[in-house]
Amino acid sequence: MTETPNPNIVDADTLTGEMRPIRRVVIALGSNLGERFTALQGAIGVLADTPEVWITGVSPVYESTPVDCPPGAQDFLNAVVLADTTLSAHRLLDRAQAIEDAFDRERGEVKNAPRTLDVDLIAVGDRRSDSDALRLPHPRAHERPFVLKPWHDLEPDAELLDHGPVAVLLEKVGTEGLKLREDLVLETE
Ligand SMILES: Nc1nc2c(c(=O)[nH]1)N=C(CO)CN2
Repeated sequence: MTETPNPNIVDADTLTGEMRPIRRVVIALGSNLGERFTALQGAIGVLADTPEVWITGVSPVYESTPVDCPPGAQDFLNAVVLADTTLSAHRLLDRAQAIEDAFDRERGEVKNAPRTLDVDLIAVGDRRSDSDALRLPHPRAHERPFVLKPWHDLEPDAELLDHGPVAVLLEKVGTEGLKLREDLVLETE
């Protein structure tokens, strides 16, 4: 028997025999156009059906005032999903974008234009990335109450790579503009 050199490597690809780490991933969902809740629920359904992605937690839903959006933008619904995955960060990004496209997400020139669905990778294990296509951890997550609050609800002792405890970040930014929507509950099944 050969010893596994890295204790984090726990999953073997059945076709290639390649060993890949299981990573914790934090995904933020948002929608401020169309059937907002249906889009969030649909994204969770597709994530749950994605091979090598295992959802471990889904946050409450918040209604939130648009941040850095063009005038007239409607309120968002936001939520956070925690999952374990053996997919690479780039494969996850491809999947996230495919889910957005499936919900008619349009990609125009206007920054933060209203969108049917945002599926943002906030953190993928301790992976750092600074390419144009993929920035990890998400460069604005540490200052966004609509990411920090639902994440903190799910995992009060969470830490955001390079930024520290989510509880401390949330304390700094506060929860103004966020309203808990107890009437909207996302299902994992
Ligand atoms: N409240 C809120 N504001 C936003 C959001 C969002 O999800 N919620 N997403 C944005 C683009 O990523 C820009 N602004």
